[in-house]
Amino acid sequence: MSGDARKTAEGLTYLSGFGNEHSSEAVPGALPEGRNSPQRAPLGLYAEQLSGTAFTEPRARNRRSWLYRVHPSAAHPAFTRTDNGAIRTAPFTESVPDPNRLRWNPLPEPAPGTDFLAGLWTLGGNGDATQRTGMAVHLYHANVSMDRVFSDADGELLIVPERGGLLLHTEFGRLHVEPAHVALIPRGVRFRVELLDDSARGYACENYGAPFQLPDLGPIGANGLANARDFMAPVAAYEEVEGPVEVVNKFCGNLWTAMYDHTPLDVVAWHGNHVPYAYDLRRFNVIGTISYDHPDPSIFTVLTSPSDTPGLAGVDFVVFAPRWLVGEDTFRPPYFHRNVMSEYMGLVEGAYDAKAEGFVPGGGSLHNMMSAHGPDRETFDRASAAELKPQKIDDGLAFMFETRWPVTLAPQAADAEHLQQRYDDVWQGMQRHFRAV
Ligand SMILES: O=C(O)Cc1cc(O)ccc1O
Ligand SMILES: [Fe+2]
Repeated sequence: MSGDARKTAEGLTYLSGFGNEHSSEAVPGALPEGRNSPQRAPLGLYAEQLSGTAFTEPRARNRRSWLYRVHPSAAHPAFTRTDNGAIRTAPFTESVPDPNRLRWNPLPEPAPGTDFLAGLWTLGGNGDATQRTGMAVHLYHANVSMDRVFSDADGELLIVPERGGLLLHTEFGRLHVEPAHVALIPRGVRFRVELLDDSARGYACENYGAPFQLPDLGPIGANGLANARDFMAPVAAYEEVEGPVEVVNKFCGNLWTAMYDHTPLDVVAWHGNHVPYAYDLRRFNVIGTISYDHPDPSIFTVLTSPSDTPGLAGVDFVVFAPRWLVGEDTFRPPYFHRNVMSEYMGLVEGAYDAKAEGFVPGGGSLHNMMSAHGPDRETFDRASAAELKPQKIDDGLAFMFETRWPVTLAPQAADAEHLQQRYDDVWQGMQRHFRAV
């Protein structure tokens, strides 16, 4: 093991740092020295490169890892199609893109025996997975641990737990995430999800585009927002299962299954920068105004997936973390706005400062391209009259997946019973205050 290794409260050891060239070995001597692919890899292991970017992408963007494993990944039988469950993939063509403001209550209880994969339910998305552009918004609600292994060739998965802890057993080792943490599983990395509580609920952003990276900081300086050292990569940990293991692969929108005669979570050592992470959102260094006005929420960007146009994200992951509001002569909650970017918001706990009620933990809202939104009537009235003393906002944790393309719904989201029918009403009855003189 190398790098800045730390033991967490949960007893797992992590490697700290985002984008680092990490390395880790579960058995001393498993990692070859001085070369990636010796004639015979140490300890009789098989060497394998896993590429998350093209070989030729610029060094600063290049992502790949070398894995040293008990069985080569290539040793598997043919995949056959299996039921996609409630997972849908871009292009989303089955429903008409909807300009309305939309809001959902949490997903209903799943049937007994629903694992993370079976509990994944797609709300919608954009782009085209086969073109590696765009994103999908998913929610999950599960009540049993996976005894199968999953990998997503279509994109990386940013998992945002809202209820219930998860132990993610990945090819690179184990990650423990609780609500208010996130996990980032890179494209193609195999993992299974163990539930640490009776059930687990949350959100997942599937990013078909360029891997998430930390945003540039510009004039903020060298530190701030999500600090690189707070991203935790696992240390190598391998499983010993020589027996049938179901491996499910999401490829171009469909689930494919194969029964392996061993677990693919058999990596004894690895090095590289295409690695999973856990990140505690409470570590986010929130920056905001200390004078006046409400800054744009780009200042809350945790991770961004750049598109081909500089400054224009395929998807940004944004967090509304506890912070002080001190703006003078300022309407402090989110302003009224219409945005070329499309905004999906979720709530991990508590309340959100633009919505007095109706936006609940586990629920979500979609404000598509150019749709008018902002504080609800109650919030507007309250904030317009509030005494502007310093105020701590520490009663909630909301987040946003903000994307350059409109989000088209999967039909199951458009027709869902848990879609709220009267969301528009939160902006009804706004008083006319205008006086020309
Ligand atoms: O719509 C929202 O609640 C998200 C949001 C928050 C904010 O502080 C400013 C703009 C914005 O879109
Ligand atoms: Fe918004």
